[in-house]
Amino acid sequence: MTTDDAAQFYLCNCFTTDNFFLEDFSLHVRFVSEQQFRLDYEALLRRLGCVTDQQFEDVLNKISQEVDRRRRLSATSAERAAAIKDVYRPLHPHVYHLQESYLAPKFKQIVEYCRGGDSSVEGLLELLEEEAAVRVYRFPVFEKSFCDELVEELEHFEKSSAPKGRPNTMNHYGILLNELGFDEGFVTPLREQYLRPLTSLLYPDCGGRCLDSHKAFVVKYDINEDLDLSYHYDNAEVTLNVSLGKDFTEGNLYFGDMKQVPLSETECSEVEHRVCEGLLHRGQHMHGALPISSGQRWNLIVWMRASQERNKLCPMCNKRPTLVEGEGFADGFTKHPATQNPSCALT
Ligand SMILES: O=C(O)CCC(=O)C(=O)O
Ligand SMILES: [Fe+2]
Repeated sequence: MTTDDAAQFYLCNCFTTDNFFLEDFSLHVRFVSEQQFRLDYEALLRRLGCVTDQQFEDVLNKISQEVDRRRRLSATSAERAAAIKDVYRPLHPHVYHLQESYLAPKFKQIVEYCRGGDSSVEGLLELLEEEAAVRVYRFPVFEKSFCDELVEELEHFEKSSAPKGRPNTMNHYGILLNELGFDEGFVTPLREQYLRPLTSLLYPDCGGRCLDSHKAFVVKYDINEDLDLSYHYDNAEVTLNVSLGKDFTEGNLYFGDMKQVPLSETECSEVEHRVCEGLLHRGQHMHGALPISSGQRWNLIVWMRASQERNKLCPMCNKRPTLVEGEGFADGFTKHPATQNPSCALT
């Protein structure tokens, strides 16, 4: 048992008003009322090609559907998880339980170093490759045989009749790993025992010492489906993104600046992502994925959250969060006062 199991997690109320992604216009919008929406976006949308009344009506309908989906999400997600447990028979049941043998030797060495009493960020940086972009670190995470089995398992799930929840409005073909039962035996131990020692040294300023929940999912790009992912920031303090395969060309990631920096002042850098390797980055560091030009690309994404950080400021609306009950880890907010866990305090 860990202390994390005892906490109750919440969503911020902005989940039903903010960050609606209009894919036709590559635009994130806020919607509180039609009047506010017209005032804030009508002119901009017109410039982006949304010119007829019908087009505007379509945008409003899409947002309204998304609001409904989000309002019902906790309930539908719990229903899906129960249905999956009932009807789905895993192909590789062992991949749901993290084992040391799945991990790349180099990763184990890095983690071992971080766990040691006299570890330092300087010592860790000597073990890691040069930064792929500012504070973006790349290192092997899994063995190839594990990546192959995990993708086989997820393909088996995709082909099954079990209901599927998609990770967010930007990805159409991903899989939510909590609904499939990966949290307890796989993602939570990966975060607590392996990733937190690393993030404690690399991102103490972004909650890296007190990551206490996560949202984990897999994204899939295919030449006939989604090809790329628009520029965005994550609903996370720190993100791990592991390339699982399969075979694909292009599809590199690109990183810009932190979300507070205007796009006009940002220079993006492209980062190659190799199969079995992970990229660790700050959740608020803007990034996207370039289109693949052939094949299929699968990535494991772990959005890690530090309640102590986000309780002060919701990263999605930049305000103090208004808490709403949710399922499981919800969006990682808690009711604990920020001083509850002294080990997370910056010294
Ligand atoms: O496709 C990728 O590698 C990036 C995915 C991502 O950034 C996300 O889902 O938040
Ligand atoms: Fe992302």
